[in-house]
Amino acid sequence: MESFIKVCGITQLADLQALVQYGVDYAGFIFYEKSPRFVTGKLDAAAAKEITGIKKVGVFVDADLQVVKDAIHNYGLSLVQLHGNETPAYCAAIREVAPVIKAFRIGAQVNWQQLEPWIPVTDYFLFDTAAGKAYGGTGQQFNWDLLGSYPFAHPFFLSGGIGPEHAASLQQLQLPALVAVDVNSCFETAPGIKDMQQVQAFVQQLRSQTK
Ligand SMILES: O=C(O)c1ccccc1NCC(=O)[C@H](O)[C@H](O)COP(=O)(O)O
Repeated sequence: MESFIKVCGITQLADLQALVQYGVDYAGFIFYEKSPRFVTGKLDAAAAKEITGIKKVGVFVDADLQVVKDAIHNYGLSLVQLHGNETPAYCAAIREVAPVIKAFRIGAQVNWQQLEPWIPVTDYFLFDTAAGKAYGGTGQQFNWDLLGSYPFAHPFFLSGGIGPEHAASLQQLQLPALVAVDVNSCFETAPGIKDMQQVQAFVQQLRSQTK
């Protein structure tokens, strides 16, 4: 598996700068008020906007279109990740202003065909773990064997409970549409506070095996 890396739930400028240094491809900012990683008020928007060399992803849950547009402008977001129950029509509207990653929470079983309406209105899917009422950042992993029956060429990010110990097993995945690995709470010392040494080691491990 050769894939890009996204580190989600960034709330500190120093962490964002370090991700650039490590060659991480995507940094995620959570714009969902109920998340302990809610970025607003923690990360200076203007300073974040200045940062280059990494794609900044805004993560939203059923947000107003204008809220998303304002965040794109204020933080210089490159992509928008929709982590709630957003419809294909909503995704299409967002996609007029930024590329869209549509997240789906995967449970014990999956009906891939149900995702088909989102293919023409998104750039990527992201598969996270269904865990009660939580939308994301749960640290729980779903059964990756389910991905073996993914029937589309539409590219996807793999997410949900990925930790430092998974670098080796990620290497074993032979999934043509898998383009990126998304990590979050398993690399934290507290919500929104990343253990950057652990992140760096993980990036080095994945890169050394894949590039
Ligand atoms: O991280 C959150 O708090 C969060 C809250 C609401 C919606 C999405 C959220 N995170 C989105 C992500 O992309 C996470 O990286 C993904 O859920 C995986 O998290 P984890 O299982 O902790 O690795």
